[in-house]
Amino acid sequence: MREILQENFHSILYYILLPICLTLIALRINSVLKRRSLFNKLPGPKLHPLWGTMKLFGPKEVGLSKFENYLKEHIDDKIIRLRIGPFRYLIRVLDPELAGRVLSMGPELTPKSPNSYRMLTEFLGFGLLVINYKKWFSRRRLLTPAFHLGIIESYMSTYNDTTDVLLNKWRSQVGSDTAIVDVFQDSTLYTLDVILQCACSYKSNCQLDVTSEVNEYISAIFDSSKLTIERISYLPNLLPLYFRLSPSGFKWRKVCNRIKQESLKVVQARRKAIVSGEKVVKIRPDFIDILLTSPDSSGNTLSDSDIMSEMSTFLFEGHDTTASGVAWALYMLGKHPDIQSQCREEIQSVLGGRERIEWDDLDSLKFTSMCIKESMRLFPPVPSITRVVNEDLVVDDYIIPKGTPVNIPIILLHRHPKYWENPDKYDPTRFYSQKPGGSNFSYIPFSAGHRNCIGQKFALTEELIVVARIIHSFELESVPQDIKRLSQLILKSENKLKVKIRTI
Ligand code: HEM
Repeated sequence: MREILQENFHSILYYILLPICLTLIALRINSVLKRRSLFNKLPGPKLHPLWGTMKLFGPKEVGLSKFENYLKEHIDDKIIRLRIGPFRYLIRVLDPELAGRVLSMGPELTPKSPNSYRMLTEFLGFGLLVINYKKWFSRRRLLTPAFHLGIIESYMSTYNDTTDVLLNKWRSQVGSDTAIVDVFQDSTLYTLDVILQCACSYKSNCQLDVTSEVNEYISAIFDSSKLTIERISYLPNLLPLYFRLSPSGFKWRKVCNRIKQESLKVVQARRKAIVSGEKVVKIRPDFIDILLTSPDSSGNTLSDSDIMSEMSTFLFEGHDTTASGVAWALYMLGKHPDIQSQCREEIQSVLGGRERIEWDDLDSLKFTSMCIKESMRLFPPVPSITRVVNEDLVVDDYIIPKGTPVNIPIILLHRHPKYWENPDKYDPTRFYSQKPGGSNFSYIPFSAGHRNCIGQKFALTEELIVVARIIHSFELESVPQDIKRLSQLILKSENKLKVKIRTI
């Protein structure tokens, strides 16, 4: 039998395996063509055979404005079909209710899109932001207590002390006259200072010492955001080997290592302190305590690499996003002196003669909160998010096939002319409404559904304190310029956001 098999090996291969292989290839081609024809039925612009729609709507102001004009012309469309390069289709949701539907589907039905989030894993590791399914469930449960209101309340003195550092820095720059500050840079230093203290009780002095190591970390975060966009918006960079060997790939690895090093340093220092019994000066249990000591649902504590990933996620998500929120809020208030004065009146009446903001003051700073919300509408710190639908999604007459990445462009939904009157106008009074933008999902700076932002309350409190105290101490006047948004991982400005400050 063995001999017969050996003798006829080539014939067996030819008559049995070859047809099987050809059938499999034909089935694959058929499924690709079927998917293609489904995608081609969806509304969307004409596709370039090679680039798809890559060159149509870029991340800079020109591309964003083009998309906003597209929205005006296709005001009733709920989706748009895009294609990145020759094969990768992407659906962008243009309707808030549909965005809500996608975000409210079970997290197992809408995991994070691997293509969009893979790059994040290279510098953040597998933390809460990127993990999926069961791992996400148990991790979210484990980390939620770190964001309870009682814990946020215990950070009030840190928010206030760190704001004092910023205010004193600006006071010394102003002297008896005025000074011009780049609010993006100073907000970033402030939020990093806060998160390092709250996450690991680490006093970095980064606001004052611009040569500190922490500032290298900030530039690494800045570069990572820039390189991520470079990597997804230039076709050859989509080929992993090409990117690896390119100068940008080299820089990318350097930046990823720098970011990981920062969290490793922090975790190792705390482990060392625990082992040696050294007393760490802490105001409260910080995030790292919770990570080191809390068991997951199976009773195990997190491994070092999991802890590092969570630390990287907290440090990254916890400072760059909030910095963007603070910077745009200050810039918009500096552009609208009448609204700024109204805020100041509110703050003065709440604080009386006091400087520091207490927990019980927060609810009374209603108008100031509305100003912050409105600037996050126009300039959402996280401009877009992406999920993959794990089951066919029927939208009116269309089918979005299972496995398709679905992008939710928060930045476009926040200015959708069908839902927002005068969408480009800065008008905080919109937030008197219970449902601004007419839908529960027209305004989603912190996303919505199961995987919404865990740090929302932390961020809003931190933003409110620093913005209110700045307005209380300084008069702001934004240096006029054409605002050029830059939609990277975080929404930035292509040019510096300069504001003239004068002590009150
Ligand atoms: C103004 C500030 C902030 C904004 C606008 C913001 C926005 C968001 C958004 C839109 C998401 C969803 C991301 C996605 O689906 O891919 C998210 C998730 C997340 N955010 Fe924030 N964030 C802010 C501040 C913070 C802070 C201060 C922290 C932590 C200290 C934080 C930690 C996280 C984490 C861990 C996730 C993942 C949650 C999960 O998947 O369960 N964020 N954030």
